[in-house]
Amino acid sequence: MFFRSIPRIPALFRGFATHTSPSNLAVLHLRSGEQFSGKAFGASRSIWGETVFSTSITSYTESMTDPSYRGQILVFTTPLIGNYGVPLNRAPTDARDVGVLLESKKIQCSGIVVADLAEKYSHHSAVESLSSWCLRHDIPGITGVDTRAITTILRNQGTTLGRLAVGPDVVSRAPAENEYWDPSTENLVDQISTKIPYVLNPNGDVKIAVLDFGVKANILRSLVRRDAAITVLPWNFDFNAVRNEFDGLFLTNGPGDPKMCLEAALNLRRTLTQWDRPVFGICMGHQIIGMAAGLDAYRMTFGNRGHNQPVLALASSGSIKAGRVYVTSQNHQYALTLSDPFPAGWEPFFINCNDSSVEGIKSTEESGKKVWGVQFHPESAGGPLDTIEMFTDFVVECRMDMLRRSNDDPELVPIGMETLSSPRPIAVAA
Ligand SMILES: NC(=O)CC[C@H](N)C(=O)O
Repeated sequence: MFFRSIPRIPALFRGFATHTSPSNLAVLHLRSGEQFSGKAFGASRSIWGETVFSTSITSYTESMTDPSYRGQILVFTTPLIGNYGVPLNRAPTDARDVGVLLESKKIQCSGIVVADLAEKYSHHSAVESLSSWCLRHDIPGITGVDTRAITTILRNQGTTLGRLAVGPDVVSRAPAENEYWDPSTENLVDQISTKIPYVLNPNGDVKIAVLDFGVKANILRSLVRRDAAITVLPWNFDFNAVRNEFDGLFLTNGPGDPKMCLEAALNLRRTLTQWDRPVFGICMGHQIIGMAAGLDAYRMTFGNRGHNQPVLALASSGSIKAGRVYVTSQNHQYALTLSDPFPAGWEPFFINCNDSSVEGIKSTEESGKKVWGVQFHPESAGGPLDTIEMFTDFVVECRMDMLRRSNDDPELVPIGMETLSSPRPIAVAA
């Protein structure tokens, strides 16, 4: 009797009918034809994106606000996501304030995919749940799907374009192959980079220019904490016009294909041939340095995203010791091509222990330059702090270089590494 009164449930909705209504159903479509049905949360809006997976266990708040995830549908391989909620994304206001507690002002990925969304959360700094945060930021999510199956597909066939269909769109047909939006065809960096230069910690003792390809806030914090005065410039700003006003140049992380930023690589090529002060780049910044040095960049099959990527140091420099393995935080789809020989004046710095991809390059001792690029994220947020001292290495080099240039200025007193307030490297849970 009772069973006869239940309407027939379309195949797509089976398994969810007991605790969802069609309005909170979601389907993740992959361009390769697979589809996964689950329960919607967050914004009730359908989106397109590039489906990628991250093996990070914690820090969903940091990953989701990392501008490098722009245009991507982020699949978490860790099943339980949301259990510590979301903090207020506002930094305490002081002279060194970078404006936010997380990695940027808003959620940057297009959507998220989790196996088991925690609606109940518990953390002393949490102010809301993951789903209410997504709703406020107009970002949809899907839960109750087999993220192991999705990850296996993405590992085997590579990062795949996707569609997260929510609400009424759930019942419409799967998108045709040519309907999928491909974020790599757009210059995502141009959408996210600052449009006007700004300064942080103006009274810092060493002046560093930061080319902003979509900077993570913890990069800015890591420089400011080491008392650098930083000027953040748009990604395509020609630093050569102002370079002598600065003691060092930093190139940030950023979303999309590095070849969309060839203009920056060409500007940097001129900087590197005409200017001898320290230069450091992270992720996209490292790829730009590599392209300026004459290396090629390629698209990896599924990239590296997670906080547990081991890299082997091939050379010693500052806090980094050749032969040691460092566990690193990563989020990238592209990498520099390993060439043999390496361009003159350059050498490999790190190599990935899992897939042997290039994880870092540096200028050789003989070149007389001080240039480093790393594919991973020493600033963490989230992830291990194994390589955080690379910021100290860079800022100290900028300071030393400044002092060498001002040898006859008695006002300038060297600041040694021991006076810097950087934390001791501690490996935290990956
Ligand atoms: N985190 C980053 O800077 C990523 C760089 C580049 N967008 C890539 O995917 O490889």
